[in-house]
Amino acid sequence: MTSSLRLGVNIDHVATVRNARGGRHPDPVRAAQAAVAAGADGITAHLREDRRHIRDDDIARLRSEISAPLNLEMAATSEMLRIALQTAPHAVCLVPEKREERTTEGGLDVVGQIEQLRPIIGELSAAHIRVSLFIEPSEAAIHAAVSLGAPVVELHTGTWCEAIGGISGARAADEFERLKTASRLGRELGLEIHAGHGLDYVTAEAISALPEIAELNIGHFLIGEAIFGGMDAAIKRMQAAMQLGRDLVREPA
Ligand SMILES: CC(=O)[C@@H](O)[C@H](O)COP(=O)(O)O
Ligand SMILES: NCC(=O)COP(=O)(O)O
Repeated sequence: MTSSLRLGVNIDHVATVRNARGGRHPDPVRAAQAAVAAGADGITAHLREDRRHIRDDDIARLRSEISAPLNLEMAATSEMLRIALQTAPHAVCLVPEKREERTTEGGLDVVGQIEQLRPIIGELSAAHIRVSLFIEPSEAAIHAAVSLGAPVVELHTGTWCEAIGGISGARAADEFERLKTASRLGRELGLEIHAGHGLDYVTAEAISALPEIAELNIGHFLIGEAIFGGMDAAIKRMQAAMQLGRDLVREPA
């Protein structure tokens, strides 16, 4: 993989296709194994409260059948905490959920929910599960993550990706500046910085040019690409895009 930049492949939407017919095909675990064989550094799966795609059995099988680290995305609830402690994945990423949302719409309200989050983070950390907080790229969220003792944050890139696709270049530039500022501040304060949501080949290359970012989690676009050209080709092309971006990083003199 690229120099100190990992690719986590989110296989949620293989389960979306599977659930369309209520059967077992396509199997998200088989997709995860193919992603790892293609060079993915980890697998991410979002066990939503409504189980619209990934289901409990998928998480159990991913935990036992894949060789790469499993990053379980989940809401900060007692039900999900119980499942995480029972499953013991490599990592948990706490994400916000609204039942009516089509997909994740933003970062966790780490500032407003700091007291609700603290005990959940404590229990996960005590179980030696690496905790990541899915947050907006804001200075306030970075400081809240540090005060909560989470070692990792994943910066929400969805707003920037949408802006890139829009007509306002200025909004996209502003959003990228937020990501740049948040990643620099987070690294200065000792956090490991990840990024994800809505990334494609173009935006993955661009975000990889931020040297503080250690991991990208990419799902929907990659699974879509795999439909046309296969998982191996999609992942190899994504890794090439990430490497192009990372090569722009000028090593400190
Ligand atoms: C947290 C995040 O950005 C993604 O993992 C996203 O949640 C994928 O799951 P959905 O497509 O169900 O939102
Ligand atoms: N946390 C981001 C993730 O896992 C994948 O998001 P997306 O690429 O499916 O939008």
